[in-house]
Amino acid sequence: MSRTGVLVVNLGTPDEPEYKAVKRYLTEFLMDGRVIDIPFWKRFLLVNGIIAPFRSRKVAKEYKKLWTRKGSPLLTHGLVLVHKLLQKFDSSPWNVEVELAMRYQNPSIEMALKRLRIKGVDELIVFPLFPQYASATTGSVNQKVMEIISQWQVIPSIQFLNSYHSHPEFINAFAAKVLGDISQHQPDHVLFSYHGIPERHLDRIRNESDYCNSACNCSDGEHQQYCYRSACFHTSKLIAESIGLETSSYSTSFQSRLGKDPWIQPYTDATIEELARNGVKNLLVVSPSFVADCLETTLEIGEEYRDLFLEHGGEKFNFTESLNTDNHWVEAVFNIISTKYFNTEENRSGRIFNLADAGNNVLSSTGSV
Ligand SMILES: C=CC1=C(C)c2cc3[nH]c(cc4nc(cc5[nH]c(cc1n2)c(C)c5CCC(=O)O)C(CCC(=O)O)=C4C)c(C)c3C=C
Ligand SMILES: [Fe+2]
Ligand SMILES: [Fe+2]
Repeated sequence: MSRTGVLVVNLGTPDEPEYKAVKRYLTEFLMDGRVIDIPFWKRFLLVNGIIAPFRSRKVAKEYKKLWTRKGSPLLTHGLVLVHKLLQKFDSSPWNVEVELAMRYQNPSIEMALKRLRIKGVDELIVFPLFPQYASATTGSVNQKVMEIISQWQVIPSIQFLNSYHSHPEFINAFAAKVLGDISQHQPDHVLFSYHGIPERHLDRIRNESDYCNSACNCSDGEHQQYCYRSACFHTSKLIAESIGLETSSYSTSFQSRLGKDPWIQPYTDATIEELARNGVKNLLVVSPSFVADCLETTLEIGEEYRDLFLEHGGEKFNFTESLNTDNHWVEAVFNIISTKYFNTEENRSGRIFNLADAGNNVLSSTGSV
């Protein structure tokens, strides 16, 4: 029986909440051409000359606030998630190993892949902890995995799970959390706030292919999984529908803007001000682009946006905790993987259909589920 490796990947985090480690992290992250997509020399000067030296001090302070005895929440949540997933696969009929990796810093994708190789894995599933596809996140993870594996003698069969923004397991896991918070806090309005990307990144996918074509108005997303904006709107719609939230009772917006270029809109800060001005007193914010709480949720939403809402006349502000290590989420990840890759007619034996066996290119992308 073949052995399958599941590589669970999140974005990254510094090794410690100190200036040097944060600078190392930000430099590696922002020097990625899929994140800051400008010519190399310009990116080099911008990142090494301005962003990393100046931003790292402020960001190190923020990480200090967030850090727990066990380390960065993004990392510790990831490790527990992987541990729980392993337990589930251990009691399944399939022969599966699971490893956590971070796209930037540690545990690195290279080390995690090596560990899977040592464990004798001959088939690989890449599971990004990003429900909506973006070139800057899932695209970058996929590229890194391909770069590393292209150096190996034996190239395993690889399945990239590019997005699960509309998968019922993901939607149900988030919807359950939102429903719990709605019952508890009785908000007037729910704001789904996603991490943004520069508008230019959408232009690039429009130029590349039909992924965000004239039929995609970038805000309903039914068939546009590679249009990040569309996919985010679609996630909001599906969560709202599954808990019976009326269209007028929720909005979608984009946060975490960096730099002066236009990012996809509406912006979360402007939306919060507008909601407060329009008389919303009790707001619940949900962030389904993150499956684990981190700087961008706990501090940006939980502190910055809270203050902003209260300053503009809001009275009650709550934030729905992310899926983190909830058993419901562990179950969802297990089900997403096993129904797609193991529980199919041809794979009843627990074997992924091996494209190499079929004489095709071994690096296959399976798209969204
Ligand atoms: C959820 C998906 C994410 C997308 C899309 C994304 C795009 C993106 N991010 C930056 C710049 C920064 N992001 C930072 C942190 C950060 N971003 C995500 C997720 C997405 N980013 C996560 C999970 C985190 C980690 C937070 C943690 O707690 O460790 C940062 C670092 C923090 C800071 O300086 O504010 C930066 C910088 C860009 C430019 C971008 C799209 C091109
Ligand atoms: Fe980010
Ligand atoms: Fe689009």
